[in-house]
Amino acid sequence: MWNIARFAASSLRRSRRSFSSAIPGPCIVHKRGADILHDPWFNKDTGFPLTERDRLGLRGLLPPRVISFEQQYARFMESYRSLEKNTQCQPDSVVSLAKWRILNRLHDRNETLYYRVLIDNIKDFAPIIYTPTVGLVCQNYSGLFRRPRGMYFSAKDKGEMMSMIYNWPANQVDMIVITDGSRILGLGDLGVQGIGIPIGKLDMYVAAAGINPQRVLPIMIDVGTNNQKLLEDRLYLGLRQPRLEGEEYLAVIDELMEAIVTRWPKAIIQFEDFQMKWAFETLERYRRRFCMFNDDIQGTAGVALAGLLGAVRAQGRPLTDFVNQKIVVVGAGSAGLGVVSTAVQAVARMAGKNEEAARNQFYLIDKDGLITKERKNIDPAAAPFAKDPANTDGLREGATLVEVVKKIKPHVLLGLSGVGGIFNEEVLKAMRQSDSIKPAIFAMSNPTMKAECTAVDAFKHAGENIIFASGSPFENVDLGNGKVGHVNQANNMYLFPGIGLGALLSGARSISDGMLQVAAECLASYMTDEEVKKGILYPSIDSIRHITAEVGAAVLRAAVEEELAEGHGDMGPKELMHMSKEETVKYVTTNMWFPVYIPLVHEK
Ligand SMILES: NC(=O)c1ccc[n+]([C@@H]2O[C@H](COP(=O)([O-])OP(=O)(O)OC[C@H]3O[C@@H](n4cnc5c(N)ncnc54)[C@H](O)[C@@H]3O)[C@@H](O)[C@H]2O)c1
Ligand SMILES: O=C(O)C[C@H](O)C(=O)O
Ligand SMILES: [Mg+2]
Repeated sequence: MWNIARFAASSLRRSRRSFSSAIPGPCIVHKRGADILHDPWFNKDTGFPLTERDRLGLRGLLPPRVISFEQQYARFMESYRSLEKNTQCQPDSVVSLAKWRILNRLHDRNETLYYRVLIDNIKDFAPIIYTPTVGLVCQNYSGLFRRPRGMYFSAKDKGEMMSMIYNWPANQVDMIVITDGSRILGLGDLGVQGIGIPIGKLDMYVAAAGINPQRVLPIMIDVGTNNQKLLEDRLYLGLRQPRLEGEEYLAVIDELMEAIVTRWPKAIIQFEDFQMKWAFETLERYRRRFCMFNDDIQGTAGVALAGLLGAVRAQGRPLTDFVNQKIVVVGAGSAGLGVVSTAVQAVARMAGKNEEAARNQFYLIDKDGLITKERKNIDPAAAPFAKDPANTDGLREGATLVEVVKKIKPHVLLGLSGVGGIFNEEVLKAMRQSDSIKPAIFAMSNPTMKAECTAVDAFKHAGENIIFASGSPFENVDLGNGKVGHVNQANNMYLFPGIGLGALLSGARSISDGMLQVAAECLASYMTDEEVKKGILYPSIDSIRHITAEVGAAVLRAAVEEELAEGHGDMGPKELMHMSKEETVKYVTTNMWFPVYIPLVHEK
């Protein structure tokens, strides 16, 4: 049964944290009757009060009894819990997809209720609407497809995008996440089916950053796929052609970017899950012209840096000791290279060294092993981090992961390889010889089956004193005798919502390195020493709105300081500049949307 007292108490807790803003004024709608019921932005289902039913021409279109928001919420949660109960014996993938379906149906029908259940139950629902289940949804998207969500542009739309963009029904768009589907999590090229990722990321924007769901836009730019299985799948919904390459590819993305900023010049654009070559190239091409960032390169780097600094604190050492940590990064793609270059910059800043000297403590491994300057055809993006053979303790070019770990005895082993289980028993056991009293193991690849190791294996083989983090969630590990191995989720979800929110509310012209750096520092300093000593490096996902507000405020202040802020709404750059730190956090939190039913008023 629904417990009103519990509901009231949880709302109160939220309002104390100033997440529930006062009930906003009425909302003007330009439709009536059945059109309202079929519009998830405005639909309240049986929750329309009688006066509103009269005003909007809904009388007779709904059963007579008015059901309160709390009752609707309880009803949904009851069906969700009974689905959980009834599917207990079924395979994980079947259960996860069933849970995704029930949430997706609500999303399609009534967004206010959907986001309220999502925000209140984020710990349970994030693994469904975000990683890992979103990966499974993308893999099965063409079969699961019922209704479109977001916009789909394709190589066939060349020359049309500027007019197509006006087909989107919302006049204001604040946040856009765009993918070309070429590297979906660690699942490879999923073509048009990758649209699930922008949808999941934007759900996190609504839940964590309080972006109004009427102002978010997931975009798929379909330039073809090189996934032969999809090309041969009769249900596949994307273009049946190989991916565009070179100038042809860039011309399509250029056209889309121009179309977006022509209609919504102030929208923040997040690039997500582009294969490495285009991830770096598009970031360089657009980051000074548009207010955009690449989450896999830049968001991940900040989250990893916060974790690396946490690992130093967990050893009871001063932060400055970061400059002495030996760090092995496995995976030299968009994420791994983003992490290494950001961490190198941090070491250089802290130690007052140049970047070349700061690179010494990092060891980068890709599918061909340790990357050294002897590597033939080295990727230009990885070249600066290639080891000088004179400086590898005798390790040869292409040395294997286990060879590197045995020889270097790193403080941190961090995986962004997309290869499940690559931190095998031998590698994990070798981490027992680490020079750290609390070796850190970050298995950051997604989804769960691509994690470099499981949490259980990490604690079992590398020892109980390790610090563990994974990109997708794992349960904490029972170590026996009442001891628990804490599992952190090192996922860019702790930063991208705050980066986007801070950029939006400052009206930033572009997203600078300085803005990204303060975001990482804010996350790094969020946990207390006591928590960090227990191996807790990141906040619980239950506090994601809180950390996002803090990160958002830090990013906003950095934009102001760097004179990139042009203001947002009534708040001009001067007003932003005069806000104290506390006032900025308050400004950010009061601008977060919170799902409550608001009165609807019809206007022609
Ligand atoms: N936790 C997070 O927040 C987060 C953020 C971004 C990416 N990721 C995950 O990181 C993974 C990689 O993403 P990416 O964008 O860098 O991909 P990518 O394809 O650009 O790079 C993958 C890298 O892994 C290397 N690799 C492949 N097989 C290997 C092996 N056997 N041994 C060592 N290295 C190997 C490749 O050579 C390449 O350098 C994905 O699984 C993605 O889901 C996680
Ligand atoms: O999507 C995620 O969960 C994190 C990251 O952006 C990824 O590509 O794996
Ligand atoms: Mg990603």
